[in-house]
Amino acid sequence: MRLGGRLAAAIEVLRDMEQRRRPVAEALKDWGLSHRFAGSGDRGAIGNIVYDTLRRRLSAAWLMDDDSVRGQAFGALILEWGLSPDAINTELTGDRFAPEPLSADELAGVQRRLREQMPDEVRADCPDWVVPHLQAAFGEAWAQEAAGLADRPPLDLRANTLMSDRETVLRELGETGAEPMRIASQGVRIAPIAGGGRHPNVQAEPAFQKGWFEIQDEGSQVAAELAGAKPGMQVLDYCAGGGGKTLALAAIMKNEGRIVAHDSEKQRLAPIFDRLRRSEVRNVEVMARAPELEPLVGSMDIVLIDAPCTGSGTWRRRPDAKWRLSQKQVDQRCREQADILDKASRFVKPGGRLVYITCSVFDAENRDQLEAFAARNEAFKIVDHVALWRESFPDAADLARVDARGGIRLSPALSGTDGFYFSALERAG
Ligand SMILES: C[S@@+](CC[C@H](N)C(=O)[O-])C[C@H]1O[C@@H](n2cnc3c(N)ncnc32)[C@H](O)[C@@H]1O
Repeated sequence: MRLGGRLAAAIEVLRDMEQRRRPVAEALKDWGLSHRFAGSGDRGAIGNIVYDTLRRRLSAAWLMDDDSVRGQAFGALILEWGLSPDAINTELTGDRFAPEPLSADELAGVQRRLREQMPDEVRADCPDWVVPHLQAAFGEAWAQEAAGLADRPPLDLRANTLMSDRETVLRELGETGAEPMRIASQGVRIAPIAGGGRHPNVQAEPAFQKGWFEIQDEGSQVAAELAGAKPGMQVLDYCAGGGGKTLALAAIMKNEGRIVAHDSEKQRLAPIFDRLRRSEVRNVEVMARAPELEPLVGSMDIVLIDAPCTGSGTWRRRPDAKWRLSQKQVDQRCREQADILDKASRFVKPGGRLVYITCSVFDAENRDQLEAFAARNEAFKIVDHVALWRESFPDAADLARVDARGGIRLSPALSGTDGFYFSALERAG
């Protein structure tokens, strides 16, 4: 397929999503099933156009002065693929599978817009109601951070130190352009791919099959490192899900001590068993039922809450979620988070630590939760996050927003990670 056919297919997928209100992954999969002739290069490029359009919906529509799916998709090609409007038209001309090329009026309009400054509300590429949340969280940097959440993400990996090390993983992935990360000590990054290209399928690499590395965003790796787990400790991973943090904690603890992995949803825990085996993690017990945890009350060195949240920090990877989210859902998540903090905190031993993490950038889910929990639980004191950040990552002083009593925030524009929030409290001894 040429660019025109790929663009037409992307527009078809975006229309399907719009009309049937379906998630992007489902719409793309269906398209693939009904167009089996399309090769993997075509599918990759179509997926990129669809994802770029979802990430850059407002700025693309503004550029084209057209908020139809067709306008947005053309706009995304210009903004994200670095193609000039004329170059796109040249590509589409004579391609019978291509959408209608840009008209003379459209070409003139785009050229005019390319000379204008994009307003902040447009380059933020997010729903209107989210803007006050971002302004509260990031102050003057809000539009830059919002635009960062609309960028293509890198592919982040974590070397599994139970079986390998970062140098070895970097050597194994030498041909992919993998580089050491700036913050996470075991992190390896493959930069975002431009245009129609795709990240290499690292899961097909022998090094992945052997368990030498995991796929994990740098923010998630940093949060696991900040938790303060040490070999021999007793740790409860209260919202373990598929086990991303569990595996990172086990490596930090060198397989010594015990990690109890719990999640209220059994099916979320399902992938953890294979992942534990592949990574040679031996100090994890999976406890899916809440009553099983009761004997652990008051006995854990660390209780880690990787809370269910809006995921607003992960919009680079899940751009359709950005447009589906509502204030009602934010409120619902906040209620769940407060409830989980209260329930999980019972397991912290005197002198132990409660860690609260989200992949959201909204204060309501982050520092507001921390402060409210501390206010209703005098036995828990917020740690000095400035000291914690300095001690944990002395070479990354400027790569996070750190507030001594408010927590640590990572974000795409400042830190180069997904949006992440980390905080910790200590229970009086
Ligand atoms: C952000 S995800 C966890 C991701 C996981 N820790 C990782 O690193 O891969 C949040 C998890 O919290 C779980 N959850 C939601 N409500 C819960 C509750 N009341 N108790 C325990 N887990 C809960 C969800 O099922 C979900 O798997």
